[in-house]
Amino acid sequence: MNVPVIVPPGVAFLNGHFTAENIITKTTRSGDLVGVFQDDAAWRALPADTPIYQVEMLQSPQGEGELFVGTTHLNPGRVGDEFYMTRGHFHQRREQGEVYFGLRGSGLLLLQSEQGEARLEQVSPGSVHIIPGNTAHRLINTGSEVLSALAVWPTIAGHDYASLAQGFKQRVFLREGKIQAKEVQNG
Ligand SMILES: O=P(O)(O)OC[C@H]1O[C@](O)(CO)[C@@H](O)[C@@H]1O
Repeated sequence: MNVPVIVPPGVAFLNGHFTAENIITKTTRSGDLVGVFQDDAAWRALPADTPIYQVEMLQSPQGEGELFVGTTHLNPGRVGDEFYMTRGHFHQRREQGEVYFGLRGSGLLLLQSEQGEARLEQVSPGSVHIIPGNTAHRLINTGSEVLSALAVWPTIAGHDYASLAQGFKQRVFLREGKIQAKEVQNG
């Protein structure tokens, strides 16, 4: 019996770029991130088409048990003194988790429970982050190069942004030359 040997898609672990046909890409620009950064005047001063992050993903069959694989490339930069970050979300299907692998750059993964308890994990090349179910997640680039993280998550997970309308409980700034995480009441 002849078993076909398939050449699977590839990912370059140095930068998270995929080699495959039909890669899906989505760029999130400053103008898409309404109300995300604390300093509204600094956010308004930034051209709305400034790219903040790009997600590239492999095509996946969708449905129960299927998985997405994608890399988020988060640019370095700040809005005022707050570091660039992804919008962040809970999964619509709350029980579904996700795994992130740091590939390049340096930053933080902000995790927050439904009760509003937040914690930060250091993201660096080779770091592994297990995001449990019921946990909101956001990447923050605290470095000077692109922060790229590979992620695997269930296709059924979905995104819930509405539950974070008040924002996350932690924000990360560059103040007095130092990376500082601050607790905030209303995001
Ligand atoms: O724009 P968001 O919701 O912060 O998410 C960025 C991407 O990060 C992921 O969690 C993993 O790459 C995807 O679910 C999502 O597309």
